[in-house]
Amino acid sequence: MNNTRIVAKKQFGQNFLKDQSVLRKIIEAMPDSDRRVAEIGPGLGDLTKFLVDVKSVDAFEVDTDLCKHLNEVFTDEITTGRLTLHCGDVLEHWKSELLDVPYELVANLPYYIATNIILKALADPKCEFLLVMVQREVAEKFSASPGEKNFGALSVIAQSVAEVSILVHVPPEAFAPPPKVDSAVLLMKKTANRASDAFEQMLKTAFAQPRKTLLKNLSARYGKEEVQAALSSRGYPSTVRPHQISTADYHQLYTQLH
Ligand SMILES: C[S@@+](CC[C@H](N)C(=O)[O-])C[C@H]1O[C@@H](n2cnc3c(N)ncnc32)[C@H](O)[C@@H]1O
Repeated sequence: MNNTRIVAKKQFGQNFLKDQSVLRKIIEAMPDSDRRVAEIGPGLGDLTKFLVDVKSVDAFEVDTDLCKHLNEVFTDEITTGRLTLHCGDVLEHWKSELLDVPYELVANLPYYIATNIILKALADPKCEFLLVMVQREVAEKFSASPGEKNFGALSVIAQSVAEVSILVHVPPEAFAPPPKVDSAVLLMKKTANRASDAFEQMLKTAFAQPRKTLLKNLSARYGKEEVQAALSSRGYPSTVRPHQISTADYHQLYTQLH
């Protein structure tokens, strides 16, 4: 692919994935389905060229130079409708649904907005599956299990609606230019639609001060005695910390407190 004229732009989080073995692992982990794929940030098209081989793709790219490049490289795929290229900021395009048909999000995400994109995809009823490269730290927050130090509001939000796992850890050398952080590919298979806003508000309160007790945090929003009773009915002592209780128990607590 001729890309000698393109210089990576830091402000758009451009770190192009060059490691062919990682690209192959991503493609192999895609479900066998006839859903469309949404790719956010196709960049130079290294992942896109694998994606269009297996599925129809809608790609969203903010950088006008890259858009021009992609239009040239994928002329045939664009003509046949295998690839639809949307030039512009994906967040402006994305209302509650990114596409109007069921889709899978497969992307090496721009890291500066990766968490926001994942939360939007989890809340998007048309998004049924996510396979996304993100900072390793972000992947670990979404995939942490109860009891682990990274288990927080993001873990509960994600694991309320999806089976979440890390497919592979990826070192900086897999990219050009290499990012300053380690990366990981996060796999999320949606199993439900998003829980309510009120549930997420409760989680925000529950994890507001992660080192304090859950009782103390939740008492900022609910009556202390009610919280104590709800915790003890689930078999938890009043000293339990927010990262020590399971996603299912957060849902039970929510039901009891509302
Ligand atoms: C980490 S690079 C990935 C590029 C390519 N997919 C790859 O794997 O080599 C992130 C891409 O997202 C694009 N991008 C950044 N912010 C964006 C936004 N708000 N909307 C759409 N694309 C964006 C960047 O221009 C860049 O192409």
